[in-house]
Amino acid sequence: MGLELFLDLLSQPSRAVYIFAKKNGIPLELRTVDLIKGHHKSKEFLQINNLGKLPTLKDGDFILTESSAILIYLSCKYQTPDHWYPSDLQARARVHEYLGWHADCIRGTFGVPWVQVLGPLIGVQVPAEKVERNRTAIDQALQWLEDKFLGDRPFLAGQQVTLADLMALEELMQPVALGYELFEGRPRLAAWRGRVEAFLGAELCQEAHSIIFSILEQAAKKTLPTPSPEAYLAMLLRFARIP
Ligand SMILES: N[C@@H](CCC(=O)N[C@@H](CS)C(=O)NCC(=O)O)C(=O)O
Repeated sequence: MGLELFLDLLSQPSRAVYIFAKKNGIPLELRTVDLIKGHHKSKEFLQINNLGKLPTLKDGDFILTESSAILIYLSCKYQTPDHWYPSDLQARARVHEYLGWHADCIRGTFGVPWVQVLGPLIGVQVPAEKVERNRTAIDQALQWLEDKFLGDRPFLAGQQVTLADLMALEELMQPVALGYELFEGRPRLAAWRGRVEAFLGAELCQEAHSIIFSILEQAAKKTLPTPSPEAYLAMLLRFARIP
């Protein structure tokens, strides 16, 4: 059996790995694990990854979690073009610098608006002041992203697309799909998004993002499955981390 990727395209880090594999022609057997239905907490999946998180990669007996680790593993195993994960020491360090910051400041902040969409399906409203605080945290993170990482460069870690751009794009697309105008009034960041998407290609972006763009529509039509208590609890815990 070839490499298996357990994912759900609703998940930002899952999409980063999916896009990377597709763009680089890496043959992965895709195993969808439905987050809304709580399948990531099923006995079967917990035997593969006892953290119950997506994405998860299985290469024979070797199981790897954490999207950034998976992306690095795949870039090295398949020797993808050097720009993704540069062999130059300092260029590579820039990618890691971003990934570390991303885990601290981007991840956990940009996915929170989803609680607002899924909450009402099980009769829970997110308090307005929490939504407001999250909005402030998003604005602050975008400012740092623009000032510290993008600066006057075309991409977040230098002159070419790297794993950093992919991870960032996928996290930012999550609130964008819910109608947050993240790029409005941020021309440098909007131009960066345009460059990354142009590099990836419209078709691949559309394929990876169509599921998140259909969520609002489904929520309005009430055709989304009711989230499982486990899935919802995990989201609430993430939301609770926002001060
Ligand atoms: N840092 C991890 C985050 C993984 C993660 O939190 N994935 C979410 C989906 S976006 C998940 O599986 N959540 C389920 C849960 O927390 O119960 C990565 O980058 O892979």
